[in-house]
Amino acid sequence: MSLSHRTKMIPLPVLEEYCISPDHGFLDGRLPLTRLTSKKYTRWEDIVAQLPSLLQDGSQVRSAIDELEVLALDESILGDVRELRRAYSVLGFMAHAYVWATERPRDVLPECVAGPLLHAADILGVPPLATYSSLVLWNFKVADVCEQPESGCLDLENITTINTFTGTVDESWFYLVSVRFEKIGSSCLNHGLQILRAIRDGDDKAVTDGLNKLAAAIERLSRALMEMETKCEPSVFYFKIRPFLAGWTNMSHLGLPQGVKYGAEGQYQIFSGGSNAQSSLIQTLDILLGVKHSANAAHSSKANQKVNYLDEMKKYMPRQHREFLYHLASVCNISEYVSANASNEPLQKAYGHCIAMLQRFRDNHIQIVTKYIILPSNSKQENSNKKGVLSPIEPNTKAADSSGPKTASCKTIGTGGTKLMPFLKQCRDETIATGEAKKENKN
Ligand code: HEM
Ligand SMILES: N[C@@H](CC(=O)c1ccccc1NC=O)C(=O)O
Repeated sequence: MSLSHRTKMIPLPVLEEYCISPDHGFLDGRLPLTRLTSKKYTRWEDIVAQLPSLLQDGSQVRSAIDELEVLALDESILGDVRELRRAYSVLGFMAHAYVWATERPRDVLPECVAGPLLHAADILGVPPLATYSSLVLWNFKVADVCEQPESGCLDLENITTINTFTGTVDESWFYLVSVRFEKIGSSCLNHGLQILRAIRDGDDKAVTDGLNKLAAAIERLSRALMEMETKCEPSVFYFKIRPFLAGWTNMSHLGLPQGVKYGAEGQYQIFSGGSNAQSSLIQTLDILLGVKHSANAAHSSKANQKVNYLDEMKKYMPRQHREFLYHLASVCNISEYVSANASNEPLQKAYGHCIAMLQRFRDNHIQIVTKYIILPSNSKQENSNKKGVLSPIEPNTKAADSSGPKTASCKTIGTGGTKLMPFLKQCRDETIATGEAKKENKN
């Protein structure tokens, strides 16, 4: 049975069946809970609310957490997915604050955090640490009640974060740009499914129209990304915020050779830190447009092994979002359709526009990464060596192959564990290659 015939046999995914909202995309249709309902967990909420002051002297946050009673997740949490997400987010903040509170990271998480965090993560289908889900998807609230509960709420001006490590506007903005990105991205999901329906209906014009709308939406995503620069200062991001975002993969040089142990009697485990690579939205666009990413040596935590980092990051997404991506991949035949209709100029142009916009997004992103990581990592920031200011965590920068005076960009590691520049350029180049292949197919 041909692929296109097989893909037509499988019904198209229904967003709501995967906890995805037609209006808010992967952000879910209801706003996240801003605090756990049961009073039993008040101490958890108090500590996370006070992180900016507790982290002024890192040892304070560790003693506050060490004094916590070991509490299991009770029915008030287990019975409600928003309570569960809130617990996972609060515990993720505490875990990273505890590990990265001082220049000497701790490699054992106390049971009071490790136990409930492992439990919540297991149910949600995500790893037990702070992820894109816990820091972005489930960590925002509406700044003031808005009239249009559906559309006006999530304008960037009208939302703010629930928690941060540093209490800075820069950190809030850093997460909120991605919240806005997910909101804008909801239209990409609707356009993508509409295109697939049009292919099944044999409606060429509707396919072309859908691709043109998708290209316009991707262009808006690029613009949303560049809003990072309006309220997030690169040096604040790099020296004050980023050290808390790192995971525990590839951290031998910082004293975490085995990762982090979950509870005194627990196991050491290794996990990547947060990254938008854990956003299901961009991976949805790659699937819709047939952009393939090869396994890459740029994912540094598996030395000498080629790992497909973006596939790895699917394991860091909420279970239903991951399952949506697999279902979408099993039915998506846009790329085959475009190849099979090489003489349809408007179709070829619309598809080429989508690829160009996705490439522009990845180019803009590389600019952002240069400004927010590469340049600050080269600068000599006096106060970064001062006591109390965490030196920027460049996982494994020191341990990277030191052959020759390479610029930082060849050695610098992302919080997700990749050799960031080679990896990001590879993602961009694979996007370009997808568009080139279609042009060759035409000639
Ligand atoms: C200061 C802001 C940002 C920095 C420094 C940054 C840095 C990075 C780094 C280093 C990676 C490689 C994976 C890792 O090791 O972590 C990455 C991946 C990625 N980032 Fe960002 N990022 C930022 C903001 C964003 C935003 C706002 C978006 C989307 C709106 C985004 C989208 C992505 C995507 C989609 C990937 C996966 C690679 C790809 O598909 O091309 N990033 N980012
Ligand atoms: N990968 C980025 C960090 C990053 O982009 C990120 C980390 C945790 C949660 C969200 C993130 N991205 C944007 O919101 C870095 O290496 O600095």
